[in-house]
Amino acid sequence: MDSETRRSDVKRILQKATNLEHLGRAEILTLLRLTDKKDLQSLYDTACGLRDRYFYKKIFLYGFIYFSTWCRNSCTFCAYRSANGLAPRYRKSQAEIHAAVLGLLKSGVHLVDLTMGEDPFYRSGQGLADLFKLVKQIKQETDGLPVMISPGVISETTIQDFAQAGADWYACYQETYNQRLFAQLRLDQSFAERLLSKYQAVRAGLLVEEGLLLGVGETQEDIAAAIENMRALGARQVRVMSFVPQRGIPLENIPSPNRQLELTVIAVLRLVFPDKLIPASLDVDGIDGLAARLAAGANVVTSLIPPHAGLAGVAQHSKDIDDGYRTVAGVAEVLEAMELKAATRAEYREWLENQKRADPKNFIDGEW
Ligand SMILES: C[S@@+](CC[C@H](N)C(=O)[O-])C[C@H]1O[C@@H](n2cnc3c(N)ncnc32)[C@H](O)[C@@H]1O
Ligand SMILES: C[C@H](CCN)[C@@H](N)C(=O)O
Ligand code: SF4
Repeated sequence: MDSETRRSDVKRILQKATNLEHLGRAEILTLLRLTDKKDLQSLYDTACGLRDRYFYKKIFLYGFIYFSTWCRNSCTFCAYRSANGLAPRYRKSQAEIHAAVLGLLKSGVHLVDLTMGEDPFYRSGQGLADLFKLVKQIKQETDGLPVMISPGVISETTIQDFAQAGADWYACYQETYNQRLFAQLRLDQSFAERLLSKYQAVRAGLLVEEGLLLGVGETQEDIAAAIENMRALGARQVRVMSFVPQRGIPLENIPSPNRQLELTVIAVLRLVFPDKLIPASLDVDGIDGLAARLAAGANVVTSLIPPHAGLAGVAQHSKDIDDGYRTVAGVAEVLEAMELKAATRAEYREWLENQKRADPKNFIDGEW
């Protein structure tokens, strides 16, 4: 296709997105394949235009507490895989988690994301019961601070109990919808079970975050397929992260992918999900990576981690944490320079409540 024809096709697709028309697989693929700088800039401008139409340049800020880095699984891309003796292992107590939540609340976050490895201690018995109690306590003590849980795959009963305790979100990233690739990444884990847990979370009244991992062997067709699956799932937050190699893992020598792809995927996600939440995670490139992700259409800064609390990131265990760049104050300068603003807590709550009310469960027809 000559450049003239390609440019007019891109223009047609971007206009369709601006009109909030449905983009099909072929159109998503055309956008994912863009390499021309001018085309990419038009894509980002369209994405930011859509974001600002729904969110008026307001950005949401998520605190992140990785409270246990013990895990029973062996994901090939993850530092915290059970066999990795080099991983920074810790298990925070209820009191430590509680203190970190209050500190994040005070700093001005809109939500706190409680994340763990699939740590047997916290997956059943007293440990799990304490988690339910903690979520309840957080909601009571903070006048209902929104809470996301990222516990990995849990049973439907446990999902319901977290919803009962007051959790608002369930995050569980499929990484890829290519089942062969999934099996190579999430060793001995069930693709269906991981996907089903998200549908069960919707059924329990939780909002769901879905996520893709880039640079681990996926194709552009895989990414397009995943985006269509996210639509079917009714995810209200959709993310993409570039793989960051970790010491002691099977993928240790796989280079981190060029960030162009992550930025393009963020922008395409915005065109497909104009009114949903799309993270600019600090967990891939720290504060230096924030502006580009926001300029691609993201509207949530995630992985804000309290300094000097002994808390790690997922992909970047320590980058920019203790020097305070992964804090509300630490990102303020970037937002200001881009004429973006942190939303108020009330604005985030309003968005959240609207999404919950708008959840017609029609994303799930019939039984699974
Ligand atoms: C949120 S953390 C832990 C939560 C829970 N154990 C789980 O696996 O869902 C898991 C996610 O972090 C991301 N992740 C893990 N290791 C990564 C790495 N090295 N680079 C980029 N993203 C990574 C993956 O998308 C993965 O689904
Ligand atoms: C991957 C983490 C989120 C888990 N729900 C966090 N480090 C982030 O990037 O938002
Ligand atoms: S991604 Fe989650 S389940 Fe997989 S090894 Fe890491 S912490 Fe465990």
